Amino acid sequence: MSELIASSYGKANVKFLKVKKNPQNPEEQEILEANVQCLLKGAFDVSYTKADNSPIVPTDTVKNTILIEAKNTDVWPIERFAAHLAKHFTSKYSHISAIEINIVQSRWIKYPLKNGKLHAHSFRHDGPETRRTFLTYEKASKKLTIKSSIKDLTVLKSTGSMFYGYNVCDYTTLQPTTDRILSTDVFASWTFDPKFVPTLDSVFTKADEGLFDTTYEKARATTLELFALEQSASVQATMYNMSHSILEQVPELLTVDYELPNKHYILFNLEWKGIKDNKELFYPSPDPNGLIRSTVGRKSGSAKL
Ligand SMILES: O=c1[nH]c(=O)c2[nH]c(=O)[nH]c2[nH]1
Repeated sequence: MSELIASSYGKANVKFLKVKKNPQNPEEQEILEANVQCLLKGAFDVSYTKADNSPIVPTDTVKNTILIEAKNTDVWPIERFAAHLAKHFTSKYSHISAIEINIVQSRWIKYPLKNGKLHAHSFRHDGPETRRTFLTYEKASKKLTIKSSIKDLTVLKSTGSMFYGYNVCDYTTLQPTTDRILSTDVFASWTFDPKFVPTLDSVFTKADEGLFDTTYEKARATTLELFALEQSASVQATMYNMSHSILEQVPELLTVDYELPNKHYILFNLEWKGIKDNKELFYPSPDPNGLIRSTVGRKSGSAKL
């Protein structure tokens, strides 16, 4: 005998672009391009174990719902839209007990023309960087988690990074350095403290107050600022300092996560040409890469507010 241990289902890669016109000046517009994934949990076991489709809300209906709700409601910021979808699915269908929503927002930014002003409705795709949110909600316990992120913000500094003093053993070939290239594709995430965002309705209030947008802006700005300004001792030390600074600036956060590949740039050996002092021509090494992760939270008793 077998038993179903866990299941979830829904639609992935539901994509839309929504246009928002300024009612006072319809030429002035904003856009939001999103890729939504919405997975349902609940009393669906018989559809797996008894081939009984009766409880299944078809994934096609899930897709239609995402699109119609995107048309009819405010999708800015993505955390608001995720909470709206969670509320919709868990209240409309009594047998849906929990939901997981992932939204990936493309980075379209307005750009300045020769006159120095941003054009009202022309955008530049600043990819592959994306803004993301991952929301989970359980109807019975009302447990809500919101983790938002920046992914694939690629940065490089050509100096101002060191790596020395590490463990040395008979397998060590790496040479210590006080001047190296540091490059990574930033994947930074921040989890909101349920104390500050306890319910789906509180997500709407916090969205109106700007919490999700300002947190995103602070996380992004802090990442870029510290990456540039810090004399980096290691990827580990730099990501910890970034996390600490974001937690200090945003009391509503429980934890900050970073996942950073260390994208190695290696000096070419040009000795075959008699060049012994090459310090400027590097080989962008595609693999392997370092991969460094951390989760930073507050020491118990140190939460602000
Ligand atoms: O910042 C770094 N952290 C490491 O753990 C590591 N390991 C390595 O080979 N180079 C680096 N750089």
